[in-house]
Amino acid sequence: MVTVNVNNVTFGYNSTKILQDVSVDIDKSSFVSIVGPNGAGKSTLLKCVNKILKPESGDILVDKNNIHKMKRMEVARNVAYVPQSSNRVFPTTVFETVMMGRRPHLGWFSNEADKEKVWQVLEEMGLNDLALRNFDELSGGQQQKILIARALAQETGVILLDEPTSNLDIWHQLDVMENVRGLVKNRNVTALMVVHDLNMASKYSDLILMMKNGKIVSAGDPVSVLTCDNIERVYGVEAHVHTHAGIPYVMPLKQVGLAADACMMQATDGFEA
Ligand SMILES: Nc1ncnc2c1ncn2[C@@H]1O[C@H](COP(=O)(O)OP(=O)(O)OP(=O)(O)O)[C@@H](O)[C@H]1O
Repeated sequence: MVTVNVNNVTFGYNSTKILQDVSVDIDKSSFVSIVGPNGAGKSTLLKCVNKILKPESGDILVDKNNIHKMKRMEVARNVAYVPQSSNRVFPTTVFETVMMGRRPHLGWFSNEADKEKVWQVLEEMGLNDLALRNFDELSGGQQQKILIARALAQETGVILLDEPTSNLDIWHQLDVMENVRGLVKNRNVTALMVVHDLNMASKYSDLILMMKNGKIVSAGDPVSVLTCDNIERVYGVEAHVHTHAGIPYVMPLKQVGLAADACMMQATDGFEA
């Protein structure tokens, strides 16, 4: 069942078009990675799906409802958003920051069930020990996990994550990816994640959208999208792609056009040409 429809969306900040006639249908309970070079329009697409930005033309439907006809709080009950980085300082504790995720469901005040939900999410994310610390005193990686926890506390059917692992060490990157996969598989959440690490996208995604210059240039499962041709065409990078147990692994070799001796030959050991 399709849960998010992006229909012919075009968006520009001024006369420059950032998204050009983008269309995609996303199935419920799927893990979708959006990949592509810097400036391709990945974050802009997420912001349109969350109604932070309004497309010039085209529609975005969540569970068949046009989000641009929904009130802000209604959008927030259906779609949670983890921004690329928090420029905002939250002059409050971690617990209160995560409680902000409950706001679309609250009356005037939080009740015991909301508090329990926040503790449950903090526990799941391994953040209980930080609950009473001030958000703005924490490391970039800790703050990133707290913003993810805030989105989980929102209990939406769709969650948008903009490079949620960019500040995290490898252990925490895997932890976040496993958490998101758990939401998708166990709670039927649909996750759209902007991610630069093609191998993380490969390992976890049901669907990969590869973007360039404001368009989706390839969409499909990891095997069909993460091909040498696509990587060269979209990133300008020559790569080996080695498939193991049905999962493609990408080994970037060199920028196309560099001298052959710049190629990192040793990096190719064990990878098929
Ligand atoms: N507020 C803004 N005003 C004007 N142009 C913007 C604004 N935000 C983004 N852009 C431009 O829109 C284009 C797409 O930006 P976007 O952030 O969507 O790219 P991205 O694919 O997410 O890139 P990255 O991987 O670097 O995060 C870029 O050329 C960027 O400079």
